[in-house]
Amino acid sequence: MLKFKCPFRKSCVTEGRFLGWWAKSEKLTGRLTRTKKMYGSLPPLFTFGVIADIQYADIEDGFNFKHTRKRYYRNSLRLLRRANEKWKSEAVQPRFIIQLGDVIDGYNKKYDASERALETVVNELDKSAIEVHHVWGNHEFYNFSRDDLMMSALNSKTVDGTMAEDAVQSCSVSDTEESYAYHFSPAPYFRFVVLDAYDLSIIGRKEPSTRYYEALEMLQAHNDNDDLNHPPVAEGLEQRFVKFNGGFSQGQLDWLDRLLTLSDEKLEKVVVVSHLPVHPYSTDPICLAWNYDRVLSILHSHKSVVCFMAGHDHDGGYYRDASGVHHLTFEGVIETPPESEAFGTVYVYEDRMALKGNGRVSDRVLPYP
Ligand SMILES: Nc1ncnc2c1ncn2[C@@H]1O[C@H](COP(=O)(O)OP(=O)(O)O)[C@@H](O)[C@H]1O
Repeated sequence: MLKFKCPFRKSCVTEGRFLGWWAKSEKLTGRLTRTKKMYGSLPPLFTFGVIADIQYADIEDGFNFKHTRKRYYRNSLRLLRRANEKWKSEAVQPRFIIQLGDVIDGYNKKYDASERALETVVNELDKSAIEVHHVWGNHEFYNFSRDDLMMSALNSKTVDGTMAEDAVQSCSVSDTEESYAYHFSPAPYFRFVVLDAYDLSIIGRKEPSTRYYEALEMLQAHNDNDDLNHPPVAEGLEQRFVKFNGGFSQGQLDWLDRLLTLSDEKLEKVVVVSHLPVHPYSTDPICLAWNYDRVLSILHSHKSVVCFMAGHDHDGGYYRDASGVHHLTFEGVIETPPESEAFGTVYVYEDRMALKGNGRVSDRVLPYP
């Protein structure tokens, strides 16, 4: 009988026992290889789900304004269900989901169905019991007033105890004109910032507020059409000056700057989200935030920023800018055919994030700047 010298024990072992150990270590290697294939290397620190522009309404399919894209109003609920089931079934469930805005369509208002439609999508999301962070888009304001939204299930604003500094807890500039902007830290060294892209807009603000008049002045300085949803030019960046877009108030921009300064000091990695994209190469310019350039210059002055995620442009987009910030615009569920999908899961590692896309959403590796 063959005898082998075991490196860990003083005694000699038989061939059979040696083969047993070898087989066990092969099994372990196999498991590690499978894990490596699934995640790229080690398991992620945490994951999160992303979905954009669900725009659910219990109505027949229709088209976008230009009649170039079909909109699947009822099917969007089915696609949300499938995304949620996928997230729910994962061995390690996402720590949270980011819903990038326009969760129900403006048509609901016309049929007096806003409350019912919202209840339907919220019930669907609740089935997974995963925490959801809601971003507000233009369709939120077609259906509800800002005050109603603040009291609704779409208000996921939290006060983060890990950054107790008063100046950045949440973005409250004045009692009457509060912004829906906040931040949270799902894991040490990671922070997520939810921005309010309709803080300065004529749909997200009401007369006679200061912000409403400020927004109207900004819009009319660039767009002299009677119908302010009609863009002032046929191409180029000026197209963004339409009523269905908006921007960020000075108060919100200052708050973002202060928050990112603290994140830099704490060596955090930061993801910023908003309904409207802020980089011209990550979207059709008609979907850009009015003062996108102000946000970009703040993002670029802080080393903590990893990526900016947005919705609104249903065709989606991606661009990594010169500062290394990734700009991801997610494809909209509403214009996704029934046989496809539009959602993603982001795997967060020490050195990068990796987006696993489904259907129209592509896979992407997002190394930290
Ligand atoms: N080129 C345009 N001219 C005039 N109105 C427009 C134009 N594009 C969009 N709109 C109007 O602006 C609003 C928002 O447009 P829509 O495409 O529905 O936005 P979303 O992509 O957020 O659903 C709608 O009321 C739509 O009719």
